[in-house]
Amino acid sequence: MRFHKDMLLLYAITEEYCNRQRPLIEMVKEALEGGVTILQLREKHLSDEELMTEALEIKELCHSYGVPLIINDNVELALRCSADGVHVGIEDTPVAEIRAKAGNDFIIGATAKTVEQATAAELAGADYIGVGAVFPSPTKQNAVRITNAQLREITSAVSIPAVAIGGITLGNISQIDCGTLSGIAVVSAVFGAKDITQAAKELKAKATALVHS
Ligand SMILES: Cc1ncc(COP(=O)(O)OP(=O)(O)O)c(N)n1
Ligand SMILES: Cc1nc(C(=O)O)sc1CCOP(=O)(O)O
Repeated sequence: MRFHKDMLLLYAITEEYCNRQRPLIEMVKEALEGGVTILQLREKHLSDEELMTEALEIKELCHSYGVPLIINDNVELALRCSADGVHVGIEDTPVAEIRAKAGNDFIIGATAKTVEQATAAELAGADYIGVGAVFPSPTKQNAVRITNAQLREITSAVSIPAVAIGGITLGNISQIDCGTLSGIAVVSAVFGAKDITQAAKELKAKATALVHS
C-alpha cells in the first residue's frame, strides 16, 4: 500500500494488557468500523509464530477496510507476513538498514523524541515519525514526556509527517499544540474503551479538527 500522510490521522496501536477479554481480531474490527486509518500490531508478549498468525489474519481484515498494517519493532516478521510496514524505536533496527532491505514501498515509522532523532530518521528514509509522550501514558508508564514546545520544534524540523503519541484521550486531545501534525496515535483511548467503534469515531472527528486547525 502506497504511503500517504492522511493515513496517519487516527493511528491505533494494539497492546496485550488493554482490556483484552476478547479476541484481538474482534476489537480490531470494531476499531476499523470506527474509522481508524492505520493499525500497528504491538504485541510484545507473543512468539514470532503467534505474532505471524495474528498478523496474517489482521492484515487481511485491515486491507478489507483499505487500512495499512504496521508491525512494531520486528522487521523480519513484518517482511515475512507482507505487512505494509514497520515502526521502530531508537534502539531498534536502523531505519537506513530497513529501507535498504525493504525498498521504497515499505512504510517505515520511527520514534523521535528530539530534533536530532527526527532529522536522522528523515535522512535515513523514514516515512513518518511518532513523537511523544505528549501526556502521561497508562500503557507505557515510563515513556519520556515531551512538552508542546518540544513537539512543535521536532515536527517543524522535518518535512516528513508526524503523529503525536502518549496518553492522548478525547478529553485532552485539544490541548495538543498541533504544529504540523498529521494525526494522533493511541492505544488505550481506542482499545481500552467500552465502545471501541464509538471511541474511534469521536477521536477521528477530534483528530480531524486538530490537524486542520
Ligand atoms: C506511532 C508510534 N510512535 C511511537 C512508538 C513507540 O515506539 P518505540 O520507541 O519502538 O517503543 P515501543 O513501541 O517498542 O515500546 C510507536 N510504537 N508507535
Ligand atoms: C507505545 C508508546 N510509545 C510512546 C512514546 O512516548 O514513545 S507512548 C506509547 C503508548 C501509547 O499508549 P496510550 O495511548 O495508551 O498512552
